[in-house]
Amino acid sequence: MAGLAGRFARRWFSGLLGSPLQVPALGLHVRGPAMLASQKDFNNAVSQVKLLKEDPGNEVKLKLYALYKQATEGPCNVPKPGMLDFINKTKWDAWNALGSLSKEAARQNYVDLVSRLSASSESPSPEAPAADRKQPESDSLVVTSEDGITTIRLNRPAKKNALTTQMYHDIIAALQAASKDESAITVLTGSGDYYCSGNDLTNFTHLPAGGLEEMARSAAALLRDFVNCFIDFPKPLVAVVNGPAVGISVTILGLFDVVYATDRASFHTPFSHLGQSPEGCSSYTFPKIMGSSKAAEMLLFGKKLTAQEACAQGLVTEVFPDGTFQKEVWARLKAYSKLPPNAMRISKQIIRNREKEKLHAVNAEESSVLRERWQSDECMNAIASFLSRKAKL
Ligand SMILES: CCCCCCCCCCC/C=C/C(=O)SCCNC(=O)CCNC(=O)[C@H](O)C(C)(C)COP(=O)(O)OP(=O)(O)OC[C@H]1O[C@@H](n2cnc3c(N)ncnc32)[C@H](O)[C@@H]1OP(=O)(O)O
Repeated sequence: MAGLAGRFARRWFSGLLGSPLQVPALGLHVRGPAMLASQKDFNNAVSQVKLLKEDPGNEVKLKLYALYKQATEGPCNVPKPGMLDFINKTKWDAWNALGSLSKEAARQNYVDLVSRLSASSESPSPEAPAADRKQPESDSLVVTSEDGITTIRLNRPAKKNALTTQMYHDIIAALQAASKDESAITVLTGSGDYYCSGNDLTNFTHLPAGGLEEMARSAAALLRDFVNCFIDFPKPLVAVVNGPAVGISVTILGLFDVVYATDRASFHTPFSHLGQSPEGCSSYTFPKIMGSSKAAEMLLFGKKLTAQEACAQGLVTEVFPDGTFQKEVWARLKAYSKLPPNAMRISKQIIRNREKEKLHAVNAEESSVLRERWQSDECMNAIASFLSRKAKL
């Protein structure tokens, strides 16, 4: 493995700008999701904005303006307009709010935003009735809908619910369906004694023809799509953490609305041990939730938190005794699911919308960094160690 990594390893951020892929329906050149957009993609998106059939509204136009300025000029570098210069002050605020976001990430976000606007103006998506729900490809994910709650259950208990490549795809599909179904609340939980042991480390052993570099590219694209679904999920999203949680199953908790945990649960993000770096927007959400030094202890040093500690630090909403966990949590969720669904959806959107652009930018950056990490000797050696049973967490 180490030799393999050595052969394919590349410098950080090299090769990010490969050749773009044409999507004729949108008249746009878009890139694979984890690659940062090229100048050409950006120029195309700028032209595409002028062709939008519907006015996207002032809020979106402001976002486009801010991203455009950030992508072309970098962080806001002009004096703040006076109090009475309302329009220019609003534009300045929007640009300034992007802080030190890199030009490349801003360009990518601009392209993504235009692509979403183009897609929604091209194809209105009708509500999908529950009966049309496409079932997951494998038994490793079970999706059910009952009492106003759609439950997505990780169902690989013999492997501690480690996430296979197929499961990432199935979870994306399940979230997309749940966002349009009749249910008021969506729940993610696990079967057996674990909530989830994170990414299945054998995902990295199936090298495609393009070698390690191609594998890292497609893993980063999948990761980015996966996390985007959590960022954009429009309804209340609840994690029912039925046991220990590791890696990506912990990091994405910062994107849930509510996290209930059994007192048997623990929360572990051993990225440095694995030669990897944080994902799931945790590099942004964790410091925000628990403060920068507690977040660093988890994300840099892999400190494992008990359920009580995770609750004290704000990552978990409430901890329940294991003996009554299922009964208490589901009773509570059933009661919540009877609340007016549109009010919950709208409230969630007000809370989330302010953060969405930032979260997408963080996700893009984390995925790009991981793409390089996965090609490093540190990472390959850690995975090889686990697979040869020399290392466990
Ligand atoms: C090309 C496309 C690829 C797409 C991939 C998408 C990429 C997105 C990735 C995003 C980045 C994610 C990062 C992470 O999640 S990092 C965290 C990774 N997880 C781990 O490192 C956990 C490893 N597992 C362990 O340390 C232990 O198994 C654990 C402490 C969890 C439990 O120990 P315990 O002793 O209780 O149980 P066992 O070890 O005996 O486990 C039972 C069987 O389950 C297998 N197992 C468990 N976890 C994993 C795992 N994460 N990956 C693979 N297999 C796992 C374990 O090997 C046992 O199997 P066997 O019974 O066959 O031996």
